[in-house]
Amino acid sequence: MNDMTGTGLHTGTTVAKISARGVQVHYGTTHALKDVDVDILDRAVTAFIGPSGCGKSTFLRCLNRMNDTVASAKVSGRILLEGEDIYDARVDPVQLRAKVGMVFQKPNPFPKSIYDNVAFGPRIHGLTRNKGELDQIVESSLRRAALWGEVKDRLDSPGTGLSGGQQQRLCIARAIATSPEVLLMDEPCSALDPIATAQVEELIDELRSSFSVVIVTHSMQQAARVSQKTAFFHLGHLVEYGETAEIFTNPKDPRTEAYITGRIG
Ligand SMILES: Nc1ncnc2c1ncn2[C@@H]1O[C@H](COP(=O)(O)OP(=O)(O)OP(=O)(O)O)[C@@H](O)[C@H]1O
Repeated sequence: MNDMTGTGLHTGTTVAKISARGVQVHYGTTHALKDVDVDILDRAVTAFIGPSGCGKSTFLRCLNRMNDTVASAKVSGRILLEGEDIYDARVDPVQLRAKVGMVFQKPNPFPKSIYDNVAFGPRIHGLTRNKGELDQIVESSLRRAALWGEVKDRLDSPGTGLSGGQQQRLCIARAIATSPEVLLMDEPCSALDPIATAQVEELIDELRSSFSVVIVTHSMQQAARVSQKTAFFHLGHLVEYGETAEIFTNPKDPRTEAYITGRIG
């Protein structure tokens, strides 16, 4: 039984970090997302899966108002982060994105040093009082992103000089440096080789001890490996949402079954 009152939405013994109700997205005349309801749990990985164009990225981008940057996008419905409506006029999207961080498909480090990439968010949000505190955040973020050992002796080198997998871990370090509550990842491994993919997947598993992680993936194997919850989207509908093991072994909806058995995709 759901309870939309208080600071979070209670779902049995667990508390939703994000609660979406009746979310619709139009891009001009394209109705990309249709009446999506979902509760995303804290300290768990949620995977969004589904065929190309089904609305996974659109919904992910609703969760930190990235669709605000798309002129034709119109979002309606409610999305609560710990009970607070993120589309409320009083919410500053820049502050919101510090709380709901994002990692993109293609690693996109800034053309700055490794240190400055990670220090960027804490600096613009004024999270530190002095250089010592900033150094600490940079080090701890790089450690948590499992990159510190590889870069600690070249923090002044450009982030763009790292390998693809290292760049993606740098982007994860940059995203977690502002101590977000939620980390959104849009196909974070699609540009990586299998070794770098395995490293990022391992990292995702570690990050869920501190954050709510939401990942869009085209790989059902990846969803099965990294997530506890899975949401299956089809033609703009959230068709089925539940425990990952349940979705992959005992799907309730024939469309989910058709997708996971490779009959649609
Ligand atoms: N900026 C945009 N302008 C217009 N239409 C868009 C835009 N972004 C997405 N769409 C449309 O919205 C629908 C959902 O797209 P979305 O990218 O969310 O799907 P997806 O499931 O993430 O797809 P993929 O797996 O291919 O990345 C599609 O019909 C797409 O063409």
